[in-house]
Amino acid sequence: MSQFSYVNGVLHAEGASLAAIAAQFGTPTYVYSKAQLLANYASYADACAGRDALVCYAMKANSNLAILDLLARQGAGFDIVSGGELLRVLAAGGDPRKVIFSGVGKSVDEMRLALSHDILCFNVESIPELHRLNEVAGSMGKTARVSLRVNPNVDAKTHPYIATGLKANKFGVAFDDALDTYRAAAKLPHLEVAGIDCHIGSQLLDDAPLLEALDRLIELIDKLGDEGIVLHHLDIGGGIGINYGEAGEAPPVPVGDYLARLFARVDAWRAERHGGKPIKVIFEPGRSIVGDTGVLLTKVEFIKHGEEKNFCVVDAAMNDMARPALYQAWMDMQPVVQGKAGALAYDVVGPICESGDWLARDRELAVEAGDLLVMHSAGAYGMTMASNYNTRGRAAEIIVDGEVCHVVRKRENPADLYALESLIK
Ligand SMILES: Cc1ncc(COP(=O)(O)O)c(C=O)c1O
Ligand SMILES: N[C@@H](CCCC[NH3+])C(=O)O
Repeated sequence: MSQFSYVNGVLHAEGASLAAIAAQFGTPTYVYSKAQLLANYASYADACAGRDALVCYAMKANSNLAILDLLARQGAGFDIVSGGELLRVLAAGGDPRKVIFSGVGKSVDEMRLALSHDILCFNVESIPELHRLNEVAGSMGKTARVSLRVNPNVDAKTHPYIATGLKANKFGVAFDDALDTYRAAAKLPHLEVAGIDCHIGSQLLDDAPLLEALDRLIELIDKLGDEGIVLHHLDIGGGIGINYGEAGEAPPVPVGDYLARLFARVDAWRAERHGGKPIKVIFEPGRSIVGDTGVLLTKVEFIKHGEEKNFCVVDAAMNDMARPALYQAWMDMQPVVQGKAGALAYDVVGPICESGDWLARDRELAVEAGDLLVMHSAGAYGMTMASNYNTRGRAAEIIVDGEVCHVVRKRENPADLYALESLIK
C-alpha cells in the first residue's frame, strides 16, 4: 500500500498534507515517507530471513544521511561507488564491514580509505584494477577481499543507458575472460578472492534475466571450485524495477517472489553440485528501496499557451530531477489538490535554459499558476543526480514519519553554491 494518498482531496505523505509542507518549507522539495522506506527494505530483509544473505543498499539511488541511518538500523549494508559514499556511510553510523565497493575507476586514495575501514569487499572490474588494489593493500600491510564483476552478457531488456551487462558496456570482466582473471587474482599476494558479482542493469521488471545471470555466475563458481578457488559469496547486483505509472507498464515482479526463486535455485545448486557448502548471497537494490518512497513537490509558476503546445512552467527543473531529460523517462505528475475542472494537455517544464528541461510531456492536467504538483516515484536517482545548473540551489529534503516532518536536508541558497569559489587577487 502506498504511503502517498489523497485525504479530503489533498495529497498526503503518511499523515502530513503536501499542501501544508509546501506552505511551511517551500518548493521544490523532495518528500519521503519513512514507513514506505522501511516497508520496501523489509520486502528484501524478510525474504532473506534465516539465510546467509546481505542486502547492500545501492546508495547512489539516494544517499541522504537520514535514509542511510534508517537503513543501517535495520541491518543494511551498503553498495558504494566512491570514497565520498563511504564517508557518508560512516557519517550515518553504517557498518563499513557491510560495505561493498563497486565501480570501474576506483582511485588509489579511495582504495586506501576503504581498506583503512576494512570494508567487506571490492567489486573489481578489470585486471589493472586488481594490480592497483594489490599494490595499495600491500603498501598498507593489508589483504583486500575481492570479487570480480563478471559481465554475463545477458540482455536486461531495459533502457540502453541503464543496461550494464552486455558485451558493449564498459562494466565488468567479460564472461569468457573471467576464469583467467580469477587465476590472476588468486596469485596476487595482497588479495583474497572472496566472491563473484554482476549487475546487468537497472529498472528490470522481470526477474528472468536476473535468474539467467545467476545461472551464469553459478557456472563460473563450479569451474573455479574445480581449480580450488572457493568463493565466500555471490552478489547478484541491483534489484527489481518499480512502476512509474505509465499506461501499459508491466507490473514489477514482487521482490519476495524474485528472492524465493533465486534462493530455490541457489539451494538446489548447493545441494546437487556444491557439496552443500555455504555461500552468502548479496543483493544491491537501490530503486526498489527508495523509488516510491519519495515525491518531488513543485509549484506552478506560470501557464503558458505556446503556438503548438501548452506549457505548465514549474519551479522544479532538470537540475532537480534529471531522469526525463537523460532517459526520456516517464514520471507520473499529479496535482496536490484534486478536483479542478478544465484539464488541458501540458508539457510540464522547468525554468532552465534548455529545451531538454522538461519533467513530463503531454499530460492532461487542470492547473493554474500557484497550484502544487508532485512527481511520483522520485525517491531514487532524483536528489542524487541533482545539479546546480543555472546556479539553482538544490531542493530541500523532508522525511515524513506519521504526521511529523523532519527536514533532513536544507534547501541550498546561492551563497552555498559559490562558497568554494574565489576571485583572482
Ligand atoms: C553496481 C550497481 N549495483 C546496484 C545498482 C542499483 O540498481 P537498482 O537501483 O536497479 O536496484 C546499480 C545501479 O544500476 C549499480 O550500478
Ligand atoms: N540513474 C538511473 C539508473 C542507473 C543507475 C546506475 N547503475 C536511473 O535514474 O534510472
